[in-house]
Amino acid sequence: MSRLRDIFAARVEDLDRVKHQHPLTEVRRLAEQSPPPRDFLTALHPQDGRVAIVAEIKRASPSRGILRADLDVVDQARLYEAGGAVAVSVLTEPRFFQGDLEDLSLVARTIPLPVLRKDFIFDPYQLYEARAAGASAVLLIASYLDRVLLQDLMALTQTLGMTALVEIHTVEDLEKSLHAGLPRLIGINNRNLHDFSVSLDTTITLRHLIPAGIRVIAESGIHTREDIQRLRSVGVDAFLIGEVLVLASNPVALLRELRGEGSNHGG
Ligand SMILES: O=C(O)c1ccccc1NCC(=O)[C@H](O)[C@H](O)COP(=O)(O)O
Repeated sequence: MSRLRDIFAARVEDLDRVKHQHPLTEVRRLAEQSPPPRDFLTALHPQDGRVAIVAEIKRASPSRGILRADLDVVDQARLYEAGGAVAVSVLTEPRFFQGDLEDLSLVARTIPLPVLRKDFIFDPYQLYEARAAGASAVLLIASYLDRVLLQDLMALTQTLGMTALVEIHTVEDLEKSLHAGLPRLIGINNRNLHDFSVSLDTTITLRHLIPAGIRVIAESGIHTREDIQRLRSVGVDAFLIGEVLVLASNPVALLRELRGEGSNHGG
């Protein structure tokens, strides 16, 4: 079984338990009572021309193990905002990333930026949960979902006023995504979720195959200003960055450096 399947299998077990504790009707009511989501897509095009970085909060990852077990998500979110991130991504998967939906809820209540629920989503219930917790966007991983399920989840995400970040890693994922509806936002994950190898060439190869009008985020393995410049040169709109920010002693300074602020690299 691939590692991605292991993670989804664990998520199926977790969700069965949660559904017993909080039936769908309850979660749906909470979602419907929540304030309207912040506009994730608009945030990716900052009016001041800033480089758009979606800064990620994760305590651990399957590829790296524990990153920072003691991470204070509220402090980290404030640092990301101070460093000029346009949005924050919060891992809410508990077993492999040590995340929690409550982390997302805390972040959404603390800072004004839109928040992405980064998780392994396969059930409409998780979209209601995300909306109730204050998410503005959710991750949908094309390689795991069949076309019909992807289409249904994209449609419900939109109905709930959130943005679907449809994640691809291969040409087949892209074709599936385009046949599932018209995604407004595609994430190209540079990490192969089956063997965890990372290459920015994945974005370079796939970017030009994505039709005009769809915004594109490059995800994973982005460490330096040079990485960002390389990816910008092929037309990437925004950058999802986790590990280096979580491990940085000064995430504010690192974000500014990655964005080219104060340098003569331009925005
Ligand atoms: O990060 C992992 O090890 C991982 C393994 C399996 C599925 C997903 C995984 N990560 C989720 C992500 O996509 C990244 O956290 C995100 O793109 C940020 O990447 P990075 O900057 O390399 O932390």
